[in-house]
Amino acid sequence: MSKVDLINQDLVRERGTCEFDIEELTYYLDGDAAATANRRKLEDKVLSTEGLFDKVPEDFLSHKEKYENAVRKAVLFYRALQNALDPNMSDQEKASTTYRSLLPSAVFKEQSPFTLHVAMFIPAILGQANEEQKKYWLPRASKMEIIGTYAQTELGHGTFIRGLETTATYDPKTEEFVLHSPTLSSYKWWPGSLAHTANYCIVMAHLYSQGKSCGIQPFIVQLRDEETHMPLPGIKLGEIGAKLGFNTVNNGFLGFENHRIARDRMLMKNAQIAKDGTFTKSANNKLTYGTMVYVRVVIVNGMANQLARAATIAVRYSAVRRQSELKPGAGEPQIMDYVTQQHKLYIAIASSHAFSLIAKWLSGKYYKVTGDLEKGNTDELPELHATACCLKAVTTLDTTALIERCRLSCGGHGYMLSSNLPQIYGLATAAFTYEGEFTVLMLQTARSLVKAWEQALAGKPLRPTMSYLTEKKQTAKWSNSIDGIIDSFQRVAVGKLESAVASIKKYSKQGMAPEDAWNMSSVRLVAASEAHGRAVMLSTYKSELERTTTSLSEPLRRVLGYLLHLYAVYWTLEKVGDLLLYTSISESDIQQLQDVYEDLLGKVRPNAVGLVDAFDFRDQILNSALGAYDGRVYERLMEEALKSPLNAEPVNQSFHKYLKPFMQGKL
Ligand SMILES: CCC/C=C/C(=O)SCCNC(=O)CCNC(=O)[C@H](O)C(C)(C)COP(=O)([O-])OP(=O)([O-])OC[C@H]1O[C@@H](n2cnc3c(N)ncnc32)[C@H](O)[C@@H]1OP(=O)([O-])[O-]
Ligand SMILES: Cc1cc2nc3c(=O)[nH]c(=O)nc-3n(C[C@H](O)[C@H](O)[C@H](O)COP(=O)(O)OP(=O)(O)OC[C@H]3O[C@@H](n4cnc5c(N)ncnc54)[C@H](O)[C@@H]3O)c2cc1C
Repeated sequence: MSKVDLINQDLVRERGTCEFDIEELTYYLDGDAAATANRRKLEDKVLSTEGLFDKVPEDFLSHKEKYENAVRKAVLFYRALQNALDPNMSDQEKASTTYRSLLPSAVFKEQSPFTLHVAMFIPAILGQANEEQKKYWLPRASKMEIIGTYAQTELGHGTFIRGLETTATYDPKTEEFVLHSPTLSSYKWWPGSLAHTANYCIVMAHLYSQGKSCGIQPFIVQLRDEETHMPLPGIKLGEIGAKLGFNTVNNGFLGFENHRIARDRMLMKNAQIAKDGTFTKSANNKLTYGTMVYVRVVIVNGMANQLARAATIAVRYSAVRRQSELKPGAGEPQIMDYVTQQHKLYIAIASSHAFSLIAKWLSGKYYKVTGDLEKGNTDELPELHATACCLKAVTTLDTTALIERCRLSCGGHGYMLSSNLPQIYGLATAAFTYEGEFTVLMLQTARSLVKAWEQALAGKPLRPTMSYLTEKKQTAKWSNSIDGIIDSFQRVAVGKLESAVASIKKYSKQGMAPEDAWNMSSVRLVAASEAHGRAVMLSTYKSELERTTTSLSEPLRRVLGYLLHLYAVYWTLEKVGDLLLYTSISESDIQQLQDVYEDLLGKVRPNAVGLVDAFDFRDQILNSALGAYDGRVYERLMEEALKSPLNAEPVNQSFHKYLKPFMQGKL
């Protein structure tokens, strides 16, 4: 039998109806053909490593076994990755080669216990350490001679960083800091790798020197002996327990009992402490929060990738699965022929494209502002913070909802862990909370929006992402074009912001304290932030798509155009209530848009499998019985079921112990 014969025939047909060159889209998503080749080469090398894949699926292991197995694989995986990456590559080239690759997903269904080392420990050193500290710590961290994490959150406080209770009190006599956890609620709680993996850690603690508070500062702290791995004296470590996902990430707790560290262990790029305890504060005290801004930017790209993975599984499955009848006697159709199924799935593909372009745009902004910060210019930091907050919040909201929708769209089989959809959901929904909880981040953006509103009223110029606030005060005539839709979303954001500001004023007038008036108006403020986020996302998706597709072939540009259009119309129909309130949209416009939407679903239909194939996830990375390239769904479901340890024996011992005596009335 040839390879083609082994592929499900429905999928073969679907690939035949695709109107564009799938490989061309893969190149576009990666950057160019060379980037695709590099990524594939890297995946080939790393994934051919012996011992990297489980014989017994992770899902059947106990909590402890899962962790131990994950560490075994993490060691093999990172050594293979280090060996596979060309040592002559710059950090930027390495980043672009691994940017769209979900390599770790091939090995860990619930993430690697080294995630925090790469995602936060190294970035925190890069962003918070001075040159001398970087010179010492970065090589050790990059070679993984030490394994680190980022410990900010405490049992009592995650969101409110100023409320953190861990103290670092400077002792000028010994030139040391004394780290202490004064209460149970001050124990660090959540950091990945912290429990049993990491031996070093960035600790965010409240610094006191010369009897005065010097705010929250970062410290690099050795947690465990480098030889024995025993916790150092004065350090209490443990694991926080089983979670909805992330069970192999080894999230831990950490307490200090007057633990002493040397003065040079405070990361001193932004603020410094002199030998005598004199504190020099940073140019902007929010620079200490820089690692979080970086990670929020990175999360948007992570959401694009995870959503693409879920969409690939659900679309391929929907092409293979046949159920019910559309026309009597015509046989069972592929479930993707149901328009409701297309409605569930194609928005996930479009959103992944949108988030991917938005992530690149946001990342460009981040590096521009970081460059400015190096020169002491903090002017654009507030806009970056406000934009990163709402984009991180809205993309995690949508990704969580859409992955769950993909899972539900697979019916019963989507509930199986072997589909991998529950684990992908577990990863995405964690991002809704970590690195700034959704509502909290939305309220940060609202803070900037309210300020911008006041500036607009005072006739002052606004930052680019908010400049529409001055331009869109009048209700525009409705237009069904994409530009018309973007205008209207901006108009909705203006309307919602106006309502929130009016509410704050109303409550203040009634004599409420500003903070209470803010709190009373906060539901409206979050709504205004979401509307702003959606307006920014829509306009950025359109402008970035136009900017980056000029050299693509006509068929590909056409299909990518369908996705943009579908995204815009989908959200118009979702937010029709807001549009009726704040724009001149009419019932007949809505009916017309519904027709346009159905037409777009039909246009995407022949391209759906091609679109998900172009994400170019190899089967190991999808890790799903439902989503493999060959569509052998039922065979794989059975193969996975047979791996259950319960299937190793025909009669389980519980029969003799419990069932039999119970059924015979002896129990
Ligand atoms: C793989 C998984 C890994 C997971 C890891 C984690 O989760 S790690 C743990 C992750 N944990 C979290 O993510 C915790 C989430 N919590 C937080 O980030 C903060 O505590 C807060 C922002 C909610 C409030 O902070 P606060 O009470 O200190 O601030 P405030 O509200 O009083 O505002 C004061 C001013 O500061 C401004 N500003 C604020 N942040 C930034 C910034 N980053 N940059 C620039 N500016 C910023 C703000 O706009 C305002 O400006 P204005 O209006 O005065 O001109
Ligand atoms: C999987 C996972 C991994 C994590 N990894 C790390 C890590 O490696 N390192 C680390 O330091 N931390 C980590 N965290 C912790 C994470 O950053 C925090 O959980 C997160 O910032 C939210 O804080 P919280 O838990 O205190 O939530 P809370 O702030 O207590 O939120 C509870 C509720 O209160 C609401 N709320 C709180 N404040 C306000 C407000 N001002 N206005 C309105 N509503 C409010 C929230 O909206 C939410 O509904 C991780 C968390 C998870 C889930």
